[in-house]
Amino acid sequence: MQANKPRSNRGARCQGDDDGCYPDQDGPGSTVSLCGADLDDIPHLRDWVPDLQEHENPLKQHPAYRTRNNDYFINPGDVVTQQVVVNMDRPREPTHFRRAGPREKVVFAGEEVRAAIVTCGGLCPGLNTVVRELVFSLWQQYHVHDILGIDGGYRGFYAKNTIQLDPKKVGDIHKRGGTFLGTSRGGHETTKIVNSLEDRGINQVYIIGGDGTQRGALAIHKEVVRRGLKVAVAGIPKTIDNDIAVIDKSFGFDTAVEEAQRAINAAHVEAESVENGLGVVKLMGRYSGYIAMYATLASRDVDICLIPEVPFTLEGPGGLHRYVERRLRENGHMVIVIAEGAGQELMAADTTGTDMSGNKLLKDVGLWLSQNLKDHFTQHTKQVLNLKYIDPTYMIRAIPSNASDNVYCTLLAHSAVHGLMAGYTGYTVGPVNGRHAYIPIERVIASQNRVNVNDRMWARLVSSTQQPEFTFSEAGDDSSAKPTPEPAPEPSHEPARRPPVPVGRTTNNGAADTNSALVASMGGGGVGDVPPATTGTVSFDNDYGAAAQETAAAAMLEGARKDK
Ligand SMILES: Nc1ncnc2c1ncn2[C@@H]1O[C@H](COP(=O)(O)OP(=O)(O)O)[C@@H](O)[C@H]1O
Ligand SMILES: O=P(O)(O)OC[C@H]1O[C@](O)(COP(=O)(O)O)[C@@H](O)[C@@H]1O
Ligand SMILES: [Mg+2]
Repeated sequence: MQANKPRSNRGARCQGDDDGCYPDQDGPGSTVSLCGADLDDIPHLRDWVPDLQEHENPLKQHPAYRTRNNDYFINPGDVVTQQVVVNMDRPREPTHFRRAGPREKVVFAGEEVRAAIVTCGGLCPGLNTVVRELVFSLWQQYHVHDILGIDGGYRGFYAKNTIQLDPKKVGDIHKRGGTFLGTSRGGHETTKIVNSLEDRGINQVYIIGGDGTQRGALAIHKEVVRRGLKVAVAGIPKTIDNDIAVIDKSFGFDTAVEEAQRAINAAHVEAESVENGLGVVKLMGRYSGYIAMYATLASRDVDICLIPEVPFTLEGPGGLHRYVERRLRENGHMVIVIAEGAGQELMAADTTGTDMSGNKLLKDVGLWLSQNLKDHFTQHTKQVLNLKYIDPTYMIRAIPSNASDNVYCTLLAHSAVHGLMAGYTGYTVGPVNGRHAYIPIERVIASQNRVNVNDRMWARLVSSTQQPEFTFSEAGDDSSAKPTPEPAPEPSHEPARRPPVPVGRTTNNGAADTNSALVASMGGGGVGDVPPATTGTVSFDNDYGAAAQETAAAAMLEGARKDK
């Protein structure tokens, strides 16, 4: 069957109140107009499935969800705004996503559904909770009793038997780390996967995984559309690195940061118990240093946090070596947290290849840095160095999710099910400014979240650790004493767009970066439209003006020593 072109309302916009602008009924073939707003819409099965039948949502009869005025259901016109901070002087038309949640009408009857759930990529706390809650939502809310678990990631669609799932089987899996279904990297073969969907009669697919997995989900969705199948595909974003764009935060991240505290605590206890004690802790973070940054901020015991977004140098007056020497002289002990993706360019350039998904394999920067510091102290100083290296990498992701991540996973799973039951497809579900939304998969994979070093969060970290920039200084000035320049404004969750800095050259963390992403800026329009921080025209939160921010940052950076 030839598929119709999927509908897109991206850019759909009404002309104002007078043109009768109001959210349409969400009926077949209709489009939605929004007053002065862009809707980044998602596909619906009705776009290519002719004569799609609608049914009453069975939740209307469900004792737990039935409410007297039916306000449990999402109004078809409800959308979630991406930019919640705007500037009065330069209002912008924000992007919106469809609000996630149950619709009054569904396009699948429970007995008609054969659902499949798959987990792909690396582990993350909460995977089992998502699987459990998908099963419970399908089973209890929508009377779907044919649910297949796909064994071991994408390749399980075509190379393995499926696992029949029911509430009893998954009832307590949320108490365990890992994934009940197994996972893998590589193995995505779109044609084989969609053939398997057709052969097995699967018409709903729930795909849990990171950016690579979401790319795979989009490929499956596109092939489904090409074949004109009544198969709905939802992505549920998973990443321990918290680098998935658009959504507020990924599940398992809080759990991982919490677990990382234990490693940092241990490093600190070890370090302060001996002469010249140095604890080095390596945390995950291939391209983004969120775990390292949040774990450092939460701990307050960390002296240096190194992340992939901030290049550093070892040698010279502004280098890491000098600072470690000085800090040990001053304080007798210290803790360094390093994200696995940091400093990769400093290590020997032997190629380490890629994993089965094509991700570059990283060299062990924690080990390397530890050895490098030991060598430096042996060869160049008279100081002893008691270095303890702690690598909790897999321990922080192989654990069950904590309470708040469990609740978050529940919402994600239920939102995913509500959307597919209503006929929406080709989306990734996730919270945008606290409200769950259906985001086109393309949007989620278009960019990757990175720590924006012009963000106030990074400034908070720098003011907490008191760490300098570790820059190369030809002039021989002791830039290790120089604080990082004043912080720039809060970014959106788009990646930091810092141009690559050559190894060993001076970086300018926190200074003007005209490409930074912003929520809003005085006299500037937003992403890619930001005045340099040094002009002082940036805006901060209402309660914390630019001048106050600058003064506070300067005071923090110059004055106070950390209370350890
Ligand atoms: N560009 C892509 N297109 C289709 N599938 C992909 C793509 N990138 C990765 N995948 C598949 O997604 C799965 C997980 O990807 P991976 O990068 O290992 O983890 P993550 O999803 O956590 O980023 C693998 O099975 C891989 O083959
Ligand atoms: O050893 P593995 O399983 O390949 O995983 C290691 C990599 O996966 C990551 O955890 C990223 O995984 P996510 O897909 O969860 O973001 C990186 O931090 C790390 O480099
Ligand atoms: Mg990935």
